[in-house]
Amino acid sequence: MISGARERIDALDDRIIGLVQERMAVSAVIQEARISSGGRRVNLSREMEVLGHYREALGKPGTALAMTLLELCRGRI
Ligand SMILES: C=C(O[C@@H]1C=C(C(=O)O)C=C[C@H]1O)C(=O)O
Repeated sequence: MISGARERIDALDDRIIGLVQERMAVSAVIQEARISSGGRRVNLSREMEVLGHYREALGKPGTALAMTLLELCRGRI
């Protein structure tokens, strides 16, 4: 029972990691387009929306998760 459920968790983690990598690639496209047109990599008002989305869905730890995702997607600021 436990080992079967752990296999499911491992499979879910693989999917989550794949989604994070996909998010990083899409985020990079937006950042590169903005930088090419003379803008900045980071857009703080958009980041506030992303943080709020995760906080509403997952509570306070959702904010921490979103901060980590943002760091993965645009580097440290
Ligand atoms: C992808 C963007 O660029 C940056 C990366 C973000 C993200 O990964 O969600 C959000 C805001 C920006 O700091 C965007 O502006 O949408």
